[in-house]
Amino acid sequence: MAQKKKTTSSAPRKKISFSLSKQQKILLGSFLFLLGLALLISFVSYFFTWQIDQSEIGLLSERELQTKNWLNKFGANVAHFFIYDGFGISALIFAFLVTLTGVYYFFDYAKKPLTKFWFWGLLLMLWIAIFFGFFGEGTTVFSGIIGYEINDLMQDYIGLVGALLVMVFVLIVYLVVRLKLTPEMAINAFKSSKKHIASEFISDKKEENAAQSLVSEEKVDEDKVEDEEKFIPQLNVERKTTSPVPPPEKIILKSDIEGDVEMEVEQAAEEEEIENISERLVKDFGEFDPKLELSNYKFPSIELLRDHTSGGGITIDQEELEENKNRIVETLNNYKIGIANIKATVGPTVTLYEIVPDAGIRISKIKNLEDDIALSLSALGIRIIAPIPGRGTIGIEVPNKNPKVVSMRSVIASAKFQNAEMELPIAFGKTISNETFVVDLAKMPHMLMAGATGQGKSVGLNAVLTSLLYKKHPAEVKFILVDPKKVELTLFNKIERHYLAKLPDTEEAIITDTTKVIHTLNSLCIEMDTRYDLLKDAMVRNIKEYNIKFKNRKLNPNEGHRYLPYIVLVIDEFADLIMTAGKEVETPIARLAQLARAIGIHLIVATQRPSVNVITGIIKANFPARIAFRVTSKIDSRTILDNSGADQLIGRGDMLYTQGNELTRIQCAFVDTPEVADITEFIGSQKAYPDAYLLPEYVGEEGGTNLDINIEERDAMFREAAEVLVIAQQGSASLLQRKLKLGYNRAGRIIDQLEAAGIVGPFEGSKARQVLIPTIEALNQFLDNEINNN
Ligand SMILES: Nc1ncnc2c1ncn2[C@@H]1O[C@H](COP(=O)(O)OP(=O)(O)OP(=O)(O)O)[C@@H](O)[C@H]1O
Repeated sequence: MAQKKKTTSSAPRKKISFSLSKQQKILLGSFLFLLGLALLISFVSYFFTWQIDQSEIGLLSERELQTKNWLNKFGANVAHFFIYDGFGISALIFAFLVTLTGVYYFFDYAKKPLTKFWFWGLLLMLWIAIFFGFFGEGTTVFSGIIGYEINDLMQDYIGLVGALLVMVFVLIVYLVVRLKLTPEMAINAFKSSKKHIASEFISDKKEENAAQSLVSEEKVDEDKVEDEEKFIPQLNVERKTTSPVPPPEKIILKSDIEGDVEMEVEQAAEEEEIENISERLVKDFGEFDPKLELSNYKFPSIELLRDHTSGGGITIDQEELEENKNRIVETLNNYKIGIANIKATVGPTVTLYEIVPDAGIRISKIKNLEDDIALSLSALGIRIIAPIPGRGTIGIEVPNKNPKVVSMRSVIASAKFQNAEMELPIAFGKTISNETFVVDLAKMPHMLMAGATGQGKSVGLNAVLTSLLYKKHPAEVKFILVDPKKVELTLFNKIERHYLAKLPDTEEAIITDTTKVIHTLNSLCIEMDTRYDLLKDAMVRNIKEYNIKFKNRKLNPNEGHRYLPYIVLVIDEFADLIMTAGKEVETPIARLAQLARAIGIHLIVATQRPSVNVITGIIKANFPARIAFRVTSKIDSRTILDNSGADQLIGRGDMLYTQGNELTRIQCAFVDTPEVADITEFIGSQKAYPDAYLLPEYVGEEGGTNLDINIEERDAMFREAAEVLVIAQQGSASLLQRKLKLGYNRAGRIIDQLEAAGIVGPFEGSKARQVLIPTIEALNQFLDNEINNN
């Protein structure tokens, strides 16, 4: 395909451009060079000889006639034509341009700059001619007849002052457009020239002194070194130093080594440092503060959360501990397993008994006795960890008779969470050793959550969202909530304009129907691509670096840069979606999961049914962090954790977490619906953004294009847009948005029109559309044909 494009693109160019062979170019180059040189010589000599030769002008046919011009009759006549009859002294520019063109052809340099040279050269030539016409008081040899006449004409129409003003204006155009001069540069140049003169004066003095001392020293040593001098070469060393002495300064040093070696040290002028724009902006306005718009935003207070641990913290029931210990020892003894040591750690829901078996006991033997031990302890949810990684002991987790609820309040208030320096800290609950378990969602970077119904998934999701609400400002994180069950996440509607993201033109931010989920996922893919483009432009690797750069005002918002909040997509019932939409949901989710980590889009996907047709290989591979609440079978446990264990949990927020190999048992923090209602109410009652965070618009296939879009109804930027896409060979609306500074809707509309015109191909999911026209030439032809046919 690419090759095909190449051939078609080069074909039409061949037709129009005439190309010279290398030899022809050398010949043409040398001819022009010599011609230019001849012109220069004749022009220069004309100024010395024109008065003498004046009477011989035009008498070319008379062979004997001699003129004084260095190129004789030819020179005198050509110079007369260009200088006297033409442009006066500025005809030298013409000769110079011819010479330069010769050089370009001779060495076969790229010809593009030549056009510029000629354009500006001729303009300058004309200007100088008029200038001399104005000031030269009729001396036609300086202004030429053209300069004289134009000046005369101007004065007749706009008067002396008018002519002067026109000349000044043209001069300004030349200086600003051609020489890119700005008023600041002129002022700086003036200042530095003043400095230069002052330092020149000082250095002259220094040099004088140095020279004087050198002379006197030399005189003393003169006799001594006279003979040796002949054999020692004079040393002239130029050294660039970076000492902050402004203009070049020469110091002549006398060397100590034998002989008289002179060294001249040249100190380079310190380059003037211009303050970086971003530094200046930061100095003037401070760092960009994304929270500024809601600067009075108040985080919810801890008082909104309740303490569910009615009986206070964890109580240790000595009797229960002793009883369990005896039973474990007994059971193991029945199987002839001796125990050297046993230790208990009491957690909120389970107690961990760590056993060190007698020497020579095989670990697998204990592992196989899991069910027997469970039976003898007459308890559900025994989990044997053999061995506990990194400890060299065997762990038996036994549920407590009176499990304690871990309140969200206690984990949010914990120092570990409060002091967490994480991008997206989540306090899940407490581990078996009663430590608050805090992880960074940004590092996970996506999370899969499974558990049979009623085991605590929804509470777990609320815990995640609550953690983020307690730590992150509305400017820093946005949620996309997908809730096919329609009841679980409705409370978060209240914080729509603070924390939620949604598709443009949709009423509700919380997504409950499948089509909208598909649109949102594809829209997120577009957002992801746009963010990657922004990161690429900013030359950073991830969202954190990008936002730091943006805060330091190193990225220009006029070029599409903006502060990027993290986006957390929460899907409450994934099985439901996969069943109804299948690949349409799976593909964008897999794409996001694969790519979105660096640009701050994180997915949390929860499901009741962790079967392989729901959690497919591709999804699983991209969700390294997994959470399992209690599931009904070992197979489900393996599907979600790649390990058994989740089937032996006791429910009510008892969960296993893994982000690699190790499983951590956690009691999920409990946050009740009224608490969530209070928090969202508190946030929702504060000043909000005008709207939810708007995701890029996604035009689904069915919402597709009207292929009969009228040519007259096309957008004014249609042609430009077509050119942008054809050059980039990429049919993306976000490209148009960036290059032509369009809004998303308009860019989308233009894309539709381009599709209708047959310039770009149909929509291809989250991939950019194909561009069907390979080159600009082909595009022009295509559009011209279209106009002719109408
Ligand atoms: N961390 C927890 N601590 C204490 N109790 C909990 C915890 N999590 C859940 N529960 C109890 O379990 C009940 C069900 O929890 P939840 O609604 O989260 O289940 P679920 O897995 O989302 O169920 P479903 O899939 O049917 O929505 C809660 O009402 C609560 O009483």
